[in-house]
Amino acid sequence: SGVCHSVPVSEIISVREEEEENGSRQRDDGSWKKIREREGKDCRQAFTVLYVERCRQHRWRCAEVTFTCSDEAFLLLLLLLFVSTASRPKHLLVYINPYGGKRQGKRIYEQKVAPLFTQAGISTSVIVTEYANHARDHLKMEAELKKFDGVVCVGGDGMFSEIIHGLIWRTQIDCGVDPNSPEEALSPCSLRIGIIPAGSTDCICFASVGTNDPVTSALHIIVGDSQPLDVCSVHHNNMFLRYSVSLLGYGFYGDVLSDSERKRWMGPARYDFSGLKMFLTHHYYEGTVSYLPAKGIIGTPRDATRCRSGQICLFSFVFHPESSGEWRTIRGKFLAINAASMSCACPRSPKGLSPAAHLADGTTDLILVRKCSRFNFLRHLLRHTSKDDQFDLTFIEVHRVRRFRFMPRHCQSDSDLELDLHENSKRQIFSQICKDHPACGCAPAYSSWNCDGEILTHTGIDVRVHGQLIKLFARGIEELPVFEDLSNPCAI
Ligand SMILES: Nc1ncnc2c1ncn2[C@@H]1O[C@H](COP(=O)(O)OP(=O)(O)OP(=O)(O)O)[C@@H](O)[C@H]1O
Ligand SMILES: CCCCCCCCCCCCC/C=C/[C@@H](O)[C@H](CO)NC(C)=O
Ligand SMILES: [Ca+2]
Repeated sequence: SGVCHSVPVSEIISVREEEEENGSRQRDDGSWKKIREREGKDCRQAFTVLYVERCRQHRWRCAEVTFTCSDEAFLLLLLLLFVSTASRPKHLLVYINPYGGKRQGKRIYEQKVAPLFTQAGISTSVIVTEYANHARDHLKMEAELKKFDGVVCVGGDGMFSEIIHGLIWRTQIDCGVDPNSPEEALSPCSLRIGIIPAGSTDCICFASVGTNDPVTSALHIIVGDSQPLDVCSVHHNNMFLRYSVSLLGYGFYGDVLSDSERKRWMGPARYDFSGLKMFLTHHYYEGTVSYLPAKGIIGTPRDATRCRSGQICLFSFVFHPESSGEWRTIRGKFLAINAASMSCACPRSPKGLSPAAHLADGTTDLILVRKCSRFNFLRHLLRHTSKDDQFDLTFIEVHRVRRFRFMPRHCQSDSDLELDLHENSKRQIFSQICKDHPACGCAPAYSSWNCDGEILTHTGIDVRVHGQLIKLFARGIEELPVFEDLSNPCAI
């Protein structure tokens, strides 16, 4: 009575009619499309709107409010909703990894997500995976994609990687593109992907939504958000290896991943354990990095701008398509070589590996950490968790690139001297290293690449960014209001 409340139509989840006769309220079947038949001219319609409410730290929750209006106005609202929700998904294909993160994927989906989908009138086909690569292969070969408006991934970054490998591969085969050729332009995937975070790092969800919260992600899917995403293709000698959307890391992050894979039983804590171990081990690796700088783009990896919803990255890609330029080459000893195609923000590092990287600008930030003391490397690492610039150190350089290559020093040619080295040549390489560094005794010549949390089987790689190849049910990170309402009950 007299209280004013406005809700953007684009953020309405569902509308339910209310019966007010005899003071009692009755639900209809939950579908906002159903129009109540009424007799009489001056009837007023009471209806309850379920809508998105913003909470602290980019989290979204469902809230409801009841309005009354004339029948005509109600009909107009339904019409408006029908028109403005055309981009919302109606049928979704859901894959759940029951073993990701803390093994809560199935419970999270059933308790927090499925009821919201039902309320929003979304139908689903749910597949609980039975083995690694089940979702990838199902998408590649079996899934009837025409029946769906999107794919939902319940799991972590590794599970998301399976989904994009299945979808991208299937799209290229359907469009007649050869995925093994690093020179071919890949065809973009039309189905959007939703991520319900249930993994250990959940970096892709965190960096594209601003939080790793299953309810928030479900609501972004329901309102039909769309966020394009860059994808790197990784090749070795014209042979396709993998796609990457977050981190491609050699040296420190490769070693952390290799070590942590043997400790999966520890759950998410395995990354902390292996991180500390690899920090103490302090291995460096020799090799040559060549890269093609991104020309004509807005922003650099060192500026203060951040990838925010509806800002720079969308139009920077559109107006500055892939440009040719001069390749540059750097030879050296590196503790880490990282390529971040997005910020890689995650709960462990809320600003990420490359805080100014963009989700969809067609570039990746190549971060080179040259050999330095343990103390200096620690300074660099600690700056991921503070306001200080982690690139403002003499042994770090960072370049925004469209393409790069890496060749480890001991590869005599760009042929097959890779992880499957013969013992003999291994010994020669080790003795060479140990002559150079008597103190280390047994430093390995090679690290391995961490590609979105998966280990690559080759060390010599050719990486190319494909701008906006896939789309997420997300909208990028929204600018936070200057003063967040701390009294908001859903802020806890
Ligand atoms: N049913 C299954 N059994 C065993 N492994 C599976 C199954 N389904 C998926 N996987 C694999 O589990 C791996 C890890 O899954 P996921 O990414 O969901 O969790 P995580 O590794 O804990 O999280 P993060 O990747 O965010 O660090 C993935 O590489 C995926 O291929
Ligand atoms: C000694 C203090 C150390 C603090 C170091 C904080 C740096 C954390 C940076 C984490 C970046 C994670 C990038 C995400 C990569 C994902 O693709 C991958 C798969 O989930 N995760 C990992 C851990 O490799
Ligand atoms: Ca990018």
